[in-house]
Amino acid sequence: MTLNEAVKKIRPLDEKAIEGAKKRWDSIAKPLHSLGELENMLIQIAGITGTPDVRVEKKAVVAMCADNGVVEEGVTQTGQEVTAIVAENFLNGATTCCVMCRQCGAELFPVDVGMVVDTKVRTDLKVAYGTKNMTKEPAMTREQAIKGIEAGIAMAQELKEKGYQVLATGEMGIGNTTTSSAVASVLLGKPVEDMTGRGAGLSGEGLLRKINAIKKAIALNNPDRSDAIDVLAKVGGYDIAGMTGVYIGGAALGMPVVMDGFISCVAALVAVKICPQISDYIIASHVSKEPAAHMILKELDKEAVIHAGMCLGEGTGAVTLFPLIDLSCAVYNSMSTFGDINVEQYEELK
Ligand SMILES: O=C(O)c1ccc[n+]([C@@H]2O[C@H](COP(=O)([O-])O)[C@@H](O)[C@H]2O)c1
Ligand SMILES: Cc1cc2nc[nH]c2cc1C
Repeated sequence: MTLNEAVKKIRPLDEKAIEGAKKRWDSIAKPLHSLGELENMLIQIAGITGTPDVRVEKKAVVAMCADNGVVEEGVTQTGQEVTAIVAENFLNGATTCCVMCRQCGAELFPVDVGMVVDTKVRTDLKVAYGTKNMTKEPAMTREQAIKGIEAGIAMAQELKEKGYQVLATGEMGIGNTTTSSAVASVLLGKPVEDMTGRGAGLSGEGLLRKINAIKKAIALNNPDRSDAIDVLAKVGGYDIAGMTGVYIGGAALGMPVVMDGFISCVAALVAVKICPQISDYIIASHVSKEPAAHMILKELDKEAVIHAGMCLGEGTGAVTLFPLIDLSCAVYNSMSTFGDINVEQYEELK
């Protein structure tokens, strides 16, 4: 499915299913709306899947792995080689996100969408061997950005065919908080200083270098704020492009997609700027410790359930939401109703 085909397929949520899910929650023998955002989450899933019969048994994380040319500017604590090491460890079950997935019965699918080396991770959707250094030239061409997005759409399609009912976006890419801050700064029209943090543990001096590199890249490439693909191509990365595609593909195929941390939220922002309706298909999980994370959630008008100061990436925050989805489904599907316990149903307070 091409990007244009996917965007054309996106439909508004099913209002009848939403009403049915609200009715079901209100019939359950507990104080009205007392499970807060957990209730809203299942109502949203009902609207996405088109049925109040909410079952979320098969869950997958797509981990988009890519390298970022801007790492040459000394904007990261660790070297670029860590991207490939962690990416291969996804296959060995040896990353944080793998452990979390095993614990809660989810599957992790790593994809090499743009690493500088080939590893055992699948390369069939790879667009290039890393982006260019955006402080010297555009990170990628517009065609490459679209190819990256279409890699994510292909993953959503593949996982839908395998029977997965919910997707989460994860990533691995040294330097991707630099590109994410650059994209967010342009799309939100906010100062680079406010949008930039320490990523995977940068020193104070490194943070200054990072801010300067982002400013230089934006000044040189002059991305068009009103064209999210232009911004992604000039100062983004293949990992962000791939995750953008997972959101677009998920929405086109009627699947909920759970956002993870900072990089994953920036990819969601790009997707929503391409097609605002996609927002209805996105579920927020947590607020990353990166300083700009809450601003992006605000722009997306999303309420995160988890406030744990996490900033690991890989999809770990999104996977942390999975057991909460299971708990919500268990109550929603198996709790007794007011009718069952012979108590009159509450009237909604007006
Ligand atoms: O998800 C987050 O909020 C998050 C915040 C900071 C760092 N990370 C992870 O750390 C890596 C990027 O950090 P950096 O400093 O190399 O740009 C990348 O592999 C991400 O998965 C992730
Ligand atoms: C070891 C390591 C693991 C990671 N996982 C996501 N980002 C990461 C960054 C580092 C450095």
